[in-house]
Amino acid sequence: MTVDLFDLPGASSFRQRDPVILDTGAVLFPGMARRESGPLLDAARAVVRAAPFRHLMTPGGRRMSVAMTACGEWGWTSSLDGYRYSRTDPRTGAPWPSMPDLFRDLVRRATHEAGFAHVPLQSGLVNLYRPGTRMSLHQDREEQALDVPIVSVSFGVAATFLWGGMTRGDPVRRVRLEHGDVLVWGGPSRLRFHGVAPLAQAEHPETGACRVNLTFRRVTKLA
Ligand SMILES: O=C(O)CCC(=O)C(=O)O
Ligand SMILES: [Fe+2]
Repeated sequence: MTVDLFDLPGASSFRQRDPVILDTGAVLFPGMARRESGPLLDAARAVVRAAPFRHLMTPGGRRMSVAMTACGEWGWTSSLDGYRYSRTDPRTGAPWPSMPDLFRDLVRRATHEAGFAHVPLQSGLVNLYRPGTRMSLHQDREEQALDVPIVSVSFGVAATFLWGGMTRGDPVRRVRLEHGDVLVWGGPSRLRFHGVAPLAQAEHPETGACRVNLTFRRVTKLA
């Protein structure tokens, strides 16, 4: 007799579903990070203890509704002076916390399963969404390594990810991102517009009313 682990009560929610291709170079891995969500979220909390969440200002003078921090060699920041990457936390002048090994392992796995050779491990952004928090449509283009994909991991309350085109006015698809989902976009999709719709009021056992997103990028040109 064979025992299918996924038939055991309580385990079915850990079944990882098939990847979903959104566009050439863009693939969603439903539930890829779900089994390890506890340790991954603990690692994110350790990053936040060392470099607390903050609401950055946009160059246009608006306070971003998402709370952010970073780990790894480079952290993305925004201020009235513009968007930029910094090797240190502008709040303290100290280097960003190092990128947890668990993050690195997951990013390597997702990058390779999506079919990309170069793994984005220089910058790990941590985004915190509360009910109503949103991120407007944008491109990730402050990086010099546009030939390396982005890896994005979602935990907690499900979000509606806005998947646009190559110009701001292109049609936008709404993609539901759930706890443990991993999205990779690179190649011809690397500069697609994307964003997050206002987070719904909901509860998740691991994050309460919040959604936590981890976004990984390479910042400097490949040698
Ligand atoms: O929270 C997300 O899913 C997207 C985050 C994002 O696009 C960014 O940080 O640039
Ligand atoms: Fe982005």
